[in-house]
Amino acid sequence: MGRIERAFAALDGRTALIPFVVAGDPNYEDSLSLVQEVLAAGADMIELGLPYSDPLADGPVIQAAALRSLQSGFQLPQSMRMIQTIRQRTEKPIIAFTYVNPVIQFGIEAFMRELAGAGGDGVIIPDVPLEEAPEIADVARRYDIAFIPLVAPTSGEARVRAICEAASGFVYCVSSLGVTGERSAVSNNVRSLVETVKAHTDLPACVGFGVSQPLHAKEISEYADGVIVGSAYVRRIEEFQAQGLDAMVTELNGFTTALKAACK
Ligand SMILES: O=P(O)(O)OC[C@@H](O)[C@@H](O)c1c[nH]c2ccccc12
Repeated sequence: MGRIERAFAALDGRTALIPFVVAGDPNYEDSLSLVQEVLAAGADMIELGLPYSDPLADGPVIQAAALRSLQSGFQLPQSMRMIQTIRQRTEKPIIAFTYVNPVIQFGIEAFMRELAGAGGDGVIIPDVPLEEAPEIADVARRYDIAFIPLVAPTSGEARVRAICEAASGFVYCVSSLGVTGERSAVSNNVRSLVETVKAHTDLPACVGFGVSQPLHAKEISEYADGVIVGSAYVRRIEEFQAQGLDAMVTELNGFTTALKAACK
């Protein structure tokens, strides 16, 4: 049983809290500390974004974070070093989030080997073309890396079924169309999407996009196995970075505690 499966089993029906942050934002050392603090504050796993220069599916908050990380000199090898360091300090799952281009450039086999070697547990690649997904998923599987696919409200039942058949780890249910970014409310449409996913796989179904407050997490926890929160974390890093690491840690700890309490 891998770490992701163990983490969901240990939750015993409670909803997993999965924060997303950009690796290296605002710099390597602070980013490493923030990830450790958020996990220690109750997050059940971390989705670690590998910074990329052309994050097409991201809104302005995460785009700015990727830029901060890249401008601080962060490159892909440091992502693996960060994952390795986090792994030495926690058994909680680490899921790498990356666009497909860096994986192709690095080499699919080399990327999965490095990620597994560093102690990573899963990968999310939002722009993987349908025809390349099986190859990447097969290589990931060979290194025991969960290949976590995304389904969207526009994904028809046949597509959801096909995606669920190739999935491992969990299925990422995108709550709304468009790019990442905090929303004032999380669409109820995602509930039926989660139910469609659950009709086609026993894997956990987790919801992301737009979650900005504990109330959203509470609503989602009524029907999903996990909630992913990205921009709301990343915006807090942006807003508090000028005050230093302690201020960012205090802010993210408070936010994590409130979200975790809402995840029933
Ligand atoms: O930022 P949000 O709205 O909370 O959404 C989660 C999201 O950040 C994270 O899962 C993610 C970051 N970049 C992405 C691109 C596509 C899909 C998902 C993502």
